[in-house]
Amino acid sequence: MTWLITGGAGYIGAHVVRAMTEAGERTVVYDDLSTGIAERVPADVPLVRGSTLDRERVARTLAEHAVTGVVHLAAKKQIGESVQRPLHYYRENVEGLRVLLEAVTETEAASSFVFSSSAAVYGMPDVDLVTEETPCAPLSPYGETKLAGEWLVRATGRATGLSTASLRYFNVAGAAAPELADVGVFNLVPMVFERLTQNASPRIFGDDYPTPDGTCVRDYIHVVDLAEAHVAAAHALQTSPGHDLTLNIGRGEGVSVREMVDRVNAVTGYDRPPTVSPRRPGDAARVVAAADRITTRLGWKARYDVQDMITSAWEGWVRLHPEAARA
Ligand SMILES: O=c1ccn([C@@H]2O[C@H](COP(=O)(O)OP(=O)(O)O[C@H]3O[C@H](CO)[C@@H](O)[C@H](O)[C@H]3O)[C@@H](O)[C@H]2O)c(=O)[nH]1
Repeated sequence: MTWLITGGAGYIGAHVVRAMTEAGERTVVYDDLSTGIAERVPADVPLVRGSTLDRERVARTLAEHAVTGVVHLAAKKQIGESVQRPLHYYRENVEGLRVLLEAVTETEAASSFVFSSSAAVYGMPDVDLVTEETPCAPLSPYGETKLAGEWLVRATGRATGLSTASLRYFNVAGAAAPELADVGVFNLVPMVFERLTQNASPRIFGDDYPTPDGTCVRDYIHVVDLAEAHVAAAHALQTSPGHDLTLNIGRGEGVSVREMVDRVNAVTGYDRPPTVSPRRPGDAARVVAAADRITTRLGWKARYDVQDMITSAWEGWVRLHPEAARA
């Protein structure tokens, strides 16, 4: 098989390329490099610079590299920005996917399609553990585009025989190697790194939630585990065609914001107590996966814990900001 990895120069995509390669699969990266970084793509993996909105370029790439499967990660992923620019998000995430699926099905090249979805499809779930059957009620245009993407992928699979999987990522953190670390500062772990290294107190957005310590609870998943889940899904689609899978990718373990901040303080050695800011609009008190479906269906299970995530993310941060390291 040759797998087209769209968004393969991004933080998660580069980890998927690495995991697929380690599993012996051939990969081709397709990325517009708007946020992706070319250096993340290994020298022996072809990198095609292009948008998934460019049907001709997608079709040519599928043919030239004899692509037989697709893992589609290329997307815009900032929730706040999606509220400001919904048309942009719908164009990039929904129309980009539609054009890609059109090219894939018309050329009849690929038989398997893995779609990068998100726990954002659930919105504010009112359950202890979110199963794949928990009703979806996204709160942002970003979450809406992911849910619409799942519908598009499933409907196309049903109509054409394409085997499909939608993977709903929970909170992704960590890195396989410092040079693959997330360079964005949009999520809790890098935001705490930034505050600490600027000699500011980490911020906790709200400590009056109905949770054990009053702060929001999330399900953090190491990006290496997440990447391996893509390999497991890709293999399942390849070996038993006709699949139509929707799977949570989490560890099934809730960790509070306060616990995360304490752990980041311990790993970095900064030890600066957090301050409590007002709640951030749109945050759910608790979003934790029921993570057993993927184990049952694909035999995948997370191997890394929160400590591994923070330690590896910190190594990446120090590589980019050497002055951040404590003596
Ligand atoms: O400086 C900070 C940064 C974040 N938080 C809190 O930390 C938690 C996690 O926040 P964040 O890392 O921004 O993740 P989420 O808002 O849970 O959303 C992430 O996880 C979702 C899946 O669950 C994805 O869809 C989103 O793209 C991804 O940003 C939330 O309660 C935030 O309020 C703080 O208290 N202080």
